[in-house]
This record gives sequence, structure tokens and C-alpha cells, in this order.
Amino acid sequence: MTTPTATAVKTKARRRYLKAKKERRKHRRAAAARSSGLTADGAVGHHDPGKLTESDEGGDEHVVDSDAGHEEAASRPQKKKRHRGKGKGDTLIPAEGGDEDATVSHRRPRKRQKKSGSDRDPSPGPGPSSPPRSVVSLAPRSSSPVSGSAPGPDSPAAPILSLDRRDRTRTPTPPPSSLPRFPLPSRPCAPEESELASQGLDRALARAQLVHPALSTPLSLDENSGDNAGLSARALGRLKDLGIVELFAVQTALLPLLLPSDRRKRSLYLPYDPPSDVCVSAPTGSGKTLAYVLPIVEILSSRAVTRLRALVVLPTRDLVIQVRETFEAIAKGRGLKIASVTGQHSFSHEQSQLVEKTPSLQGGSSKVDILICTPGRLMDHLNGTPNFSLQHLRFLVIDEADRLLAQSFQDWLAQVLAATRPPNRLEKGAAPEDEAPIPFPDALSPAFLHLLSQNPSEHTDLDEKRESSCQKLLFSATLMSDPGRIVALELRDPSYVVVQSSSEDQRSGVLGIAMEKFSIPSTLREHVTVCDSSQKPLVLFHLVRSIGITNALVFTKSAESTLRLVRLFEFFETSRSTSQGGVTQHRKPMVMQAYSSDLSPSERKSILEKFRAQEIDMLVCSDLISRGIDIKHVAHVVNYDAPVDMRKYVHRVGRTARAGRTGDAWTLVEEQEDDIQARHFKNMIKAADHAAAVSKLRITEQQLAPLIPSYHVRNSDLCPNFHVDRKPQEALAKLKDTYIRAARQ
Ligand SMILES: Nc1ncnc2c1ncn2[C@@H]1O[C@H](COP(=O)(O)OP(=O)(O)OP(=O)(O)O)[C@@H](O)[C@H]1O
Repeated sequence: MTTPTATAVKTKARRRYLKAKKERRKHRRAAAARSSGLTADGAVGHHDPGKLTESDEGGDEHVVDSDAGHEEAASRPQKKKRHRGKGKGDTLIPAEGGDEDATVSHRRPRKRQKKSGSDRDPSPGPGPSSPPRSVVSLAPRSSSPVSGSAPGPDSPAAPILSLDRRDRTRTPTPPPSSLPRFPLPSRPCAPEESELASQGLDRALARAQLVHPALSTPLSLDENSGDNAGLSARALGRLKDLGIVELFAVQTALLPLLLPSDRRKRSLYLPYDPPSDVCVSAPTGSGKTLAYVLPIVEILSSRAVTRLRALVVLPTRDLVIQVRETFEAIAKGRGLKIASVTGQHSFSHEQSQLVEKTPSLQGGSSKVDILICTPGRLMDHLNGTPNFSLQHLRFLVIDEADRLLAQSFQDWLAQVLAATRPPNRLEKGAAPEDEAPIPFPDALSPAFLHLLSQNPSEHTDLDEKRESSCQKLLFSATLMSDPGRIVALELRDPSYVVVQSSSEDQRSGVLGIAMEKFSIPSTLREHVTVCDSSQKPLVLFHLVRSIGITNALVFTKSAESTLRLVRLFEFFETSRSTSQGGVTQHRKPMVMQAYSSDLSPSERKSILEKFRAQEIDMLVCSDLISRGIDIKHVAHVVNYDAPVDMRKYVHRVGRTARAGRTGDAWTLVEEQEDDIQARHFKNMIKAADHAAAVSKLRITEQQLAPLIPSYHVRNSDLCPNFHVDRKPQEALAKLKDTYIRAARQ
């Protein structure tokens, strides 16, 4: 219990303490004013010490209030921070009242603010003996580097600071009036198709020699008449025997390039003046085979020793056989040895045909002058037949070049080119010179003779660069322009010969190759008919029976489809011949035969022979024989399944209308629900600038109706439970579910 005296003493002591405190504060402020050049009564801040003295009379509560004022001032920017957090206002407003203490409190780092916040907690409240918080908090602050680095919002740097801080979190939003205008999104103009096609186009292709298909050179038996494209009397005589009296456009253009009038350039070896390579694009059936067979036979006929000097690579066995026959026909009586390897015979048999069984010779020991092969079998011999060498090659022919270069076949092209190239030095890891076998001199090609030296890598200033004498000749009706593929060929100063209509100028003529606008023989008539997929067999039978298509090649999309279609056709023909009360038709049944990769090579050969002999009326085939095959009497080509790209179309329809003869191509396009196939075909020929050349053929249901009873009867034979009395339309509907659908697969 406290007595009144004790309370009075305590109050006195308290007052003394407060007075002393006031004095200390007064002195401090006076010192601060002096240092800033102002009196203690000056206008620094709004905190008037005099007023404070008067109000301080309030004792302890004022001290608390004073601190509370700091708290309030300290809490203001926090409020503003929250404000800014909502994105309103760009600058901080200086603390109201401008109290120096409040200003300083703004400069407090957050930690200190928190601490002062915790001071508000009444539990650890300051006792009378503890130093007043305002004193403790003020003294070090002004000189504190921390407070200096974080000025309060009322300092001049405050707005900048506030922006800086905000920049870290969000982009300042300028007033709407000053917003930059972004351009409206737009699609850049697509470059023209021709522009794209010309990108990276081989420079030599851009300078291609354009040749009109109608160009020809009549041949005379007089070797010196000057019009014979450098052909010898023997060659002319042979051509006459074969009934060839003129050279076609591609031959007229190519022979002067391959058979130069300068006889030295016809040498078998040209290591110091190697010949330029030649690429040829000419329509199907334009005589490309003869264009390379004639000069090869002419040049190789001068040879004394048999070496492998001409290599012709083709994509299929059938083409190998066909080209070999052409070589044999032209080279007859010239003493050249011609062979072909396709894998049809055993490997050892082929080896015995190709090379002598002598000790291994670096120059090889060939038994043949000209080899015609498929790339796969060529690789087998290159890697597995001793004495098989390509160093004497004078000609490397790649026929159907776009097709062959699209297939890798163990990287056959790179391996063949490497085998023709003379090595500069011993390969790394090869036997040292003193251990390396010294090659048999007689077998080496001139470009490889440096291998005879004890040090083949030795090179003097007198040594000229020796190159392979191999001349690369590329042929196709759809020659590729892909720069990547052309680079892989390592062409030497190539010349391009392009046979196509001269209505086009040089640039568009060349771009035609890049844009797959290939030339098609002018003697070809093209037709397209759009029909329901279920009616396709009927449409084909209509073409055969009503329009009279025979001597035809019918292309389907797969080997399986060929078999199904042939079976269906056989049923149809049998039912027709026995229909109408068993009265046999006057017309003999058409003979249709499947030709596909499922058959053995000997079966295929025999079928082709029968077709050539016209014992087979129609050959149903896959794309196996869509390229290169030359069968003179083919008058019609039917695309039973429409080709998916223009290259395929060009080669398929090119099996007819060859060598100036006329022919017809018929394409059956399925009319599906979404019309995809019809549209695709239309777009394809349109993109190739060929739409005008294809006429549309409309076949009505009335035209198909007479054929339906044949289906009817045959179907009953095959499906005994089926009612033969049903109406033809119903019979046709049933057939859809059986054979027709099968034929479409
Ligand atoms: N000068 C010519 N006179 C008469 N017939 C020729 C002449 N040149 C080639 N032929 C014949 O033309 C036909 C087509 O020749 P070839 O097979 O060489 O054509 P192609 O251009 O290679 O066709 P594809 O691109 O389809 O392979 C052959 O039957 C061939 O005998």
C-alpha cells in the first residue's frame, strides 16, 4: 500500500526525470539546427520543439503518444505500399505532417519498422527505467548507411525509388493516350511457287540446253556426210538394220556432247582432261536408252584390252534385261563383252561371268566391257568379288536417276564414286609402303599408276593432278532438281539437256523440272473418269468391252490388288461367254494376267514375253513396271487405282504413246463421300499445268447396265445361296460385299 507522501516523492522524481529528458532533447535539437544552419526555432520540419515542451506536460502519456506518432508515420508508407500493390498511383505522397522523426521512421528498414511495430505490444512495454524509444531510434538513424540507402517516401528520391521497386515486379503502364500503336497482325505474302523452286537450283541446270521434242536428225549411210552426229559407218549400218533411220531429239542433242568431233576426246582414258558429266531430262519413250547406248558402243569399240569401262545402273531386273538387249543389238559385231547382274543367278555364277580367276590384281581383271546391273547386286560384287574394279570406268550411267538416287542401297552411290576415284595416298592404317603389294602394272588405269611407286603419297611439282576418266550420265523423264541429291553425285562441270516443248522460255522450262511440270508425249491422249468406288470393276469392264481397250497395262496400287482384279475379271469374262442361255459370245474372252513382285523372276520374264507376243491382252501390274519398260504394242494404260503423285502418273501413262506412236491413258478416280481422291487428282494435274490435257469421260449407269447380268450369274456360281432371280441392281449390290470390295483392297 502506498502512502500519499511516497506518491508525492515519486511524482517529484518523475518530473525531474522528464525535465532532464526535455533538456537533453532541447540540446540535441539545437545542435541539429546549428549543423544545418538554422536555429532551433527554424522551420526544419514541422516538429516544433517548443510546442512539444508544452505538450510534454502530459508526462508519460506524451512519450507514448510521441512513439505512437512515429508508429503512425511509419505505418503510412505501408498503407501506400498496399495501395501501390493494387496498382493505383505511380508515386509516393510524402508523409503528412512532415515530422522529421516520421521522415526518419520512413527511412527505417523494414526490420526496424517491424521492431517498432512490436513495440506497440503492451506486454514488453517500456518501463520508466528504460531509455525512451524515440531517443534510441533516432540517434543512429541519420548516419546509418542502411537508412541512407533507403530514403523515405518524402525525400526527393522517393518517387524514383518507388518506380524502381515497382519496375522489378511490373511494367509501368503509360497513360492510354501515349500507348504505341502496334501494327495489326497480318500474314506475309507467300513467295511464288516458281520463286521457291528456284531456290538452290543447280547453276548448270539454270543454263540447261532446251531441246524441242520434234527435233530429229536423218541418218545417211555416208559417214562423212556430216549429219550423223559423229557415228561411224558400222554404227550407221547397224541402226539401219534395226530400222532406225533418224535420231530423235534427245539423241540429236546428246550425241555431239558424248561423241565429240575431236577424236582425242573420245579416248578411253582422259586423266588430265576428264570429260564433263551430263544430265538428261526427256519425256517417256523419247529414246533416252539409245542416246547413251550409241556413244558408249562407239567409244568402247576402240578398246584393245577388256576392262570394265561402262557401268549402267537401273532400278529393276526387267529394265536391266531390256537395256542389255538394246546394247547387244547395237554392239553386235563390235566385239564388246556385255554382262548383267541382278541376282537372278547365283553369286558365284555371276562372279565367274565378271572376272578372271587370277591372283588379286589392283587394276582388276574384268571379263566384260559393259555391265548392266541393279544397285543392290552391284554392291555385292564391289564388296565381295576379288578383281572386280571400277578404276577403268569411262561411263557411269544412272538411268531412272531420280528413282535410284531416292534409294540408298547401302549408300551405293558413294561407294561407286569412291571406287572410280584414284587414291591420293595410302589410306590411314594401310600396310606400310615396303609391305604393300606392288600392283601388277598392266592392270592399272593411268590415273592409278602412281600406286606403282614405292611411295604412292609422294608428290612432286611435275606431277599433274590425275582424275578419273569416268563420265557420269544421268537420265530420267522426271529428273530431280533437289540440290542435296545432285551434290551427292559429285558432278564434274555438268551439262543439262532438257527435252520439252519450246513454247516455254528458258527459265520456265528449267523451273518446270524443279516444279514437277514434266513433259508428256504429245501423241498421248489422256482421260479421267470419276466413279463410285463400287463401280470401278464395272467401269473397267465397260472400257474393255464397249470402248475396246486391249493391249493394255492396268496399274493397281499393290501386288495383292492385281491378283484380286485378275480373278474378278476372269469370272466376269467366263460368265459373259456362258451367259444368255449358254450361248457363247462371238468374241473370244480377254486374257488378263497379273504381273507383280510376288512372282518369281522366271515367271515374270515368261509373262512379259507372252505379253510382248500379244498372247496376253491385258497385264495387271503394280508400279513394278511403271518405269522404263518399253513394249511397242501397248496402246492403252489404265490407272485402275489413281497414282498419288505426278512422277508416278508420268511414268505410268508413258508406257504407251512411245517413239512417236499414239496411245490412250485412262484414270479411274474414286468418288468418295468427301471427294478426297477426285480432288487430289485434280489438284495434282492442275499443279503440273496439265489439267487442260486430260479430258473427262462420263460413264452413265445405263452404259454399265448391260454388264450387270454377267456379274449376276457369276456371283451365283460363287455363292450358291445367292438368289439368281434377283434383279440385276440387287445382284450388283451383293457383289459389292464380295468381290468388288476385295478388288479394291
Ligand atoms: N531414233 C529412233 N528411231 C526409231 N525408234 C527409236 C529411236 N530411238 C529410240 N527408239 C525406240 O523408241 C522406244 C523408246 O525408247 P526408250 O525406251 O529409250 O525410251 P525412254 O526415253 O528411255 O523412255 P522411258 O523414259 O520410258 O524409259 C524404243 O522402242 C526404241 O527402240
